[in-house]
Amino acid sequence: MAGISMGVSAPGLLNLKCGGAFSQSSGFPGVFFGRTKMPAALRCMRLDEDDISSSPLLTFSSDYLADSIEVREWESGKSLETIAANQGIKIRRRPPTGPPTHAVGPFEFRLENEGNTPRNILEKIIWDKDVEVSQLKERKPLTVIGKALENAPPVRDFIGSLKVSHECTGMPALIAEVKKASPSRGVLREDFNPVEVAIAYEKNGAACLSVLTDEKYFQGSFENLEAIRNSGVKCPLLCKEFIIDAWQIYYARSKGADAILLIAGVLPDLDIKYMIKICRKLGIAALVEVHNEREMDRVLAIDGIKLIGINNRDLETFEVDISNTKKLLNKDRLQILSQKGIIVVGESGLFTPDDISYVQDAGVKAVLVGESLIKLEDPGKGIAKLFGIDSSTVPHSSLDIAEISKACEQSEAFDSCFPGIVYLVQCIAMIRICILIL
Ligand SMILES: O=P(O)(O)OC[C@@H](O)[C@@H](O)c1c[nH]c2ccccc12
Repeated sequence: MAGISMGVSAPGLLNLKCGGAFSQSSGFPGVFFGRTKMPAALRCMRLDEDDISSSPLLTFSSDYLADSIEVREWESGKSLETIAANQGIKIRRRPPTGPPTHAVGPFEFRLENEGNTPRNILEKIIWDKDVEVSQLKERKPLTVIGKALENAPPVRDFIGSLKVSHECTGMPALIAEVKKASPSRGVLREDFNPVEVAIAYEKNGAACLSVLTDEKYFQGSFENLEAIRNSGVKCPLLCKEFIIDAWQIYYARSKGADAILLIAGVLPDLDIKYMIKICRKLGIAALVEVHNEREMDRVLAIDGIKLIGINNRDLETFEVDISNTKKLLNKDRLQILSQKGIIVVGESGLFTPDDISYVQDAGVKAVLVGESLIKLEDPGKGIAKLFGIDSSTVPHSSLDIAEISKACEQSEAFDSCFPGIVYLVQCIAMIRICILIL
């Protein structure tokens, strides 16, 4: 089958493999804020099966691309910003009029205007991330990452771990966040040792961990992710990063991530679809984060999503309101979620057992918690308190979770055999009655 190999996209700029070389050429998935438009590029890149089968890179059949509404809109000349705006996305991926500083000879001028001033903190983070990723990519191109991918530790089942924990405890599974600081709250933990925190979380019942990797705003790092993965911690790891480029997904996996975050308020549908496919190819999970009803409905319409996070924090204003989870989980959406087998994660602003019960009643099967745990002197012990349970009943480490999971499987097997056993007993009884009558 002929296919198109999508190597890695620059933020908003896809690299298509052409004649064996990567060319950073078009504005395509991941792409909505690129300044160039090269629709024709899309259809000319075809690869032989041999070429694509050994590659860790994602390949699509050309039909997949051609069928997409966004691609057709794009080919018909609609501006990429317009497509994103039509999906309700307010974040501009790059300053439309370029960066505010302009070098003229040895002088640097700062010309601020509406087109180069971020409208909110999320937009600022995304613009900075755009610069950061393009520099990182130059230093570590995908050819280098490809080798690191081969040596990456095996993927752990992020969603499986959430399911097992939820099924066995009856409470929302915990994704505990290793988070030193945030732009809204400042430094949350002065004496921050990411590995110690991760071990404490795991020991005290976390099903999975989330590790912030953004340095500038959250004081996180990929070194932290790697160190936690190499420390003997067994919980699957979410790489908490602002992903705007497929390259970041490969990079996260090479550092040991078992799941990544995709923010629907930043990424148009086509990006999400494309990135989900990459995750599937790498065997990792994608937590797709939404904050409002529009984003939720967009994401529900995309196939292949298995994990949706409802963020109670508005990343544009930092306002936190846990009733957002309930608002987004109305009857109709809950029905779609259950039909599609999607797990919902309640994110941010969860501090008390009442908060946990509230989001659980709304329909979440997992929660993502940072601040309320990391601020405590003993973040591990904080877990039992947060869930309002006796710490001795908390399953310890994912080893215990694995044991519980086995027990669950056995009891499930019994449950499914039970109707058969009842039927058999009834049949025997009927036969005995018949014999007696005769
Ligand atoms: O610290 P809190 O309020 O418990 O929140 C954790 C987590 O939900 C939050 O860190 C988060 C949710 N989505 C994000 C996206 C980027 C950065 C951070 C986040």
